[in-house]
Amino acid sequence: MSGGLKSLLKSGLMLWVVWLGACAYHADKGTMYQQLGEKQGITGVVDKLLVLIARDELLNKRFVDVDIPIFREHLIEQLCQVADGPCEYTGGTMSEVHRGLNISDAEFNRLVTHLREAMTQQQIPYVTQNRLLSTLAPMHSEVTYQ
Ligand code: HEM
Repeated sequence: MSGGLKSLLKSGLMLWVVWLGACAYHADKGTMYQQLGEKQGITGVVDKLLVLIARDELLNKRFVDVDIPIFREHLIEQLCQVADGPCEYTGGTMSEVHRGLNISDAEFNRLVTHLREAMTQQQIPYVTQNRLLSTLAPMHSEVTYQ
């Protein structure tokens, strides 16, 4: 291999190492609450999620009779609390709130897809998205088929 090509490959590799290092640094910085952009970031995610739900024919009929400002506030509190932020969730338990609704897996998965999309729109790093979603995953059994 020519010396020029070798050094080009070498500097390319160095760039990758620096880039990956920077990614790891940013992903690990702060608590999940901070990575979500604190209260303002979480509010942005929830507002974007509400727009996506409102446009979705599978989900929006569930919310026709729901008091949206209260739902919004409780969802903000809940996400803030599971991210270890300085909030207290004041809504009902997941099984209480979803009881009698018989929510399907398809609906649950759709909502999770929208939540991921809302976080992407809010420019939340992918690693943080996964972190938040993994704290919500165990709620699946309390939300569906109740
Ligand atoms: C991990 C998934 C979910 C989480 C974390 C979640 C969280 C919440 C929260 C925090 C509330 C407000 C509770 C309160 O005001 O006391 C709520 C209410 C509600 N959720 Fe969910 N939810 C999830 C999935 C779903 C799905 C998939 C549906 C249906 C498509 C759904 C439908 C509803 C409805 C209709 C209400 C209002 C109930 C009422 O006010 O009577 N949820 N949810």
